[in-house]
Amino acid sequence: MALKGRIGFAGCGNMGGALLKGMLSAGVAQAPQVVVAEVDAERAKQLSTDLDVATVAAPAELSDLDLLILAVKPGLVARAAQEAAQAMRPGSLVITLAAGLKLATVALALPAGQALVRAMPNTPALVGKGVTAVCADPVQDSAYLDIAREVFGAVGPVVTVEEKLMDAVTALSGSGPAYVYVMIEALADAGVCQGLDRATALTLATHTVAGAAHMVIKTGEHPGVLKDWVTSPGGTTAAGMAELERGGVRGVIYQVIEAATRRGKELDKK
Ligand SMILES: NC(=O)c1ccc[n+]([C@@H]2O[C@H](COP(=O)([O-])OP(=O)(O)OC[C@H]3O[C@@H](n4cnc5c(N)ncnc54)[C@H](O)[C@@H]3O)[C@@H](O)[C@H]2O)c1
Ligand code: PRO
Repeated sequence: MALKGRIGFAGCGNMGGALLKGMLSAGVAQAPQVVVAEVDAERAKQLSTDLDVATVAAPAELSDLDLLILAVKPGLVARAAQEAAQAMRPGSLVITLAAGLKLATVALALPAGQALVRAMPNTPALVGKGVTAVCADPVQDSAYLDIAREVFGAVGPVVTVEEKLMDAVTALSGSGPAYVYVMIEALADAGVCQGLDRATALTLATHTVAGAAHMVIKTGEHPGVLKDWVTSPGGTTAAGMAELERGGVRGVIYQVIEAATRRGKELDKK
């Protein structure tokens, strides 16, 4: 479904850019509806050339918005929200993508009563393979959460969570692509170590990760069951699995998600 009205972005870097490109590719938004406030002139020029969207230098220059997506770094959100507040039409919606920042914190920078949704997408939105969690104050009209689901639904599945779980979401799926890229890189490096050429190793590593994820999605089987399908008794996978367990990979992943969740909570206090 296509969104109606004018859509503004305050900041459009890695995440804002991935989301905007994903939205345009999916047809949920059309370029003439979009105006981007981007302080980096080079980046703004690129967006306008590549995507044909209007750009301005600062959120204060935005006007007549039905939807504003706050996509600056968390420390800059309050200022950008204050600047852009004058641009919001009656009945409009603001969506914040900032890691850590609570709805109540962002609301302080907006006029009383401004509809607000907090979302945590991830960068695979760029290729229509994102996943997003959204939350809103339960007393707010649920129609606004529906609009947010429509925005992010254009670039992948959307889940709705209670706000207290948003830092865990950020740690898992917001930051998660970075952990997976490290894993792909490590698999490829390890293949090179065993004599494969780099290009072949990277192709094998990338498609193994993508294929395994597709198997979980398409078969609906638990990953543990799919792991057992690969693991022959006394075979190569069992030998590799023994090293994974000796290296404590599962425990490390728990620690990674715990640290990232903790960091999200710290960001709201800065
Ligand atoms: N990168 C991710 O994977 C990811 C995922 C989910 C959520 N987020 C959240 O998205 C937000 C943006 O993160 P990012 O990684 O895209 O950062 P980024 O630095 O890549 O992009 C931010 C952009 O905002 C611009 N900017 C800064 N101040 C501005 C201002 N006053 N007016 C207009 N533009 C301004 C910058 O030039 C930059 O292009 C953060 O709050 C982050 O927590 C990021
Ligand atoms: N990137 C942002 C960060 O690292 C938020 C999730 C992914 O803080």
